[in-house]
Amino acid sequence: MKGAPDQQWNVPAGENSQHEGGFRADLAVTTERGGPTYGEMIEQVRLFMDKVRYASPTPALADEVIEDLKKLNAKLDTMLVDEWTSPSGTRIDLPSRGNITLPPYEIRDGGPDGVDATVTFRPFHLGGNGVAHGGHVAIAFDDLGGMAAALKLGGVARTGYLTVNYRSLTPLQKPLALRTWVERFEGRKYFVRGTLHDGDRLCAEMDALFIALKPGQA
Ligand SMILES: CCCCC/C=C\C/C=C\C/C=C\C/C=C\CCCC(=O)SCCNC(=O)CCNC(=O)[C@H](O)C(C)(C)COP(=O)(O)OP(=O)(O)OC[C@H]1O[C@@H](n2cnc3c(N)ncnc32)[C@H](O)[C@@H]1OP(=O)(O)O
Repeated sequence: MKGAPDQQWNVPAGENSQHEGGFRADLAVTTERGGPTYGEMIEQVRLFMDKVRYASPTPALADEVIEDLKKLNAKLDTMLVDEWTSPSGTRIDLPSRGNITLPPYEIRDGGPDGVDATVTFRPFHLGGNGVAHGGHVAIAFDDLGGMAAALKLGGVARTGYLTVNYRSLTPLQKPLALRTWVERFEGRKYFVRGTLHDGDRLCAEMDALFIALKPGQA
């Protein structure tokens, strides 16, 4: 249950870093890391997770899949980099910046007035009875709420609190409108609201506090 033996998953900013230490506020975004088919690689992983969520393999097939996955993990072990230079999370041309851990979303419009995105929860985001798990809805709000705060303040913020009101069921496999905006701010405190709609139907609302990080703060 680990990567290459000498892999350091998180590399702190050092003397030669272009950053100030702590959280690297000037995180370099890119459209090139991982190459032109990186997005398709991420998509295939998501598809695999969809299938894992719904598959009931025979013991023999489970063993076969384990062997195949070990081979794939060994391939990626030869290419591991730190979080600041990984394509996952910095590829702004891909859904959710290519971040495999997030529900895939696309930004329709974003700026100091807020973020307007389309999010599609995948089959693997299943909670129960065919609809999305509430935790995945909260993750989408957290990331896009953080983005609204970041675009307003021109820096990075961390979540202080985040409340989700689940108003109606959130469907899977359907483009949904997710909007976030800074309602007001006081010093470093950014009060962010959000809504998630399926057409005209309100699925969920967010009320959150994001706190701007000070220079060098983690
Ligand atoms: C983070 C990933 C970013 C990825 C970047 C990628 C690309 C960048 C591009 C754009 C950005 C795009 C998307 C954004 C992505 C992700 C967003 C997700 C963010 C997260 O998912 S992040 C993880 C969860 N998050 C934490 O892990 C925080 C743990 N925590 C702390 O690290 C500290 O807590 C900290 C630093 C927050 C504050 O600490 P501190 O010492 O600097 O400041 P202090 O405590 O003085 O608070 C200042 C004033 O906020 C009030 N205050 C504080 N907390 C409050 C609370 N909970 N309720 C009510 N008021 C609260 C105080 O009462 C005071 O208020 P007042 O000034 O009025 O007295």
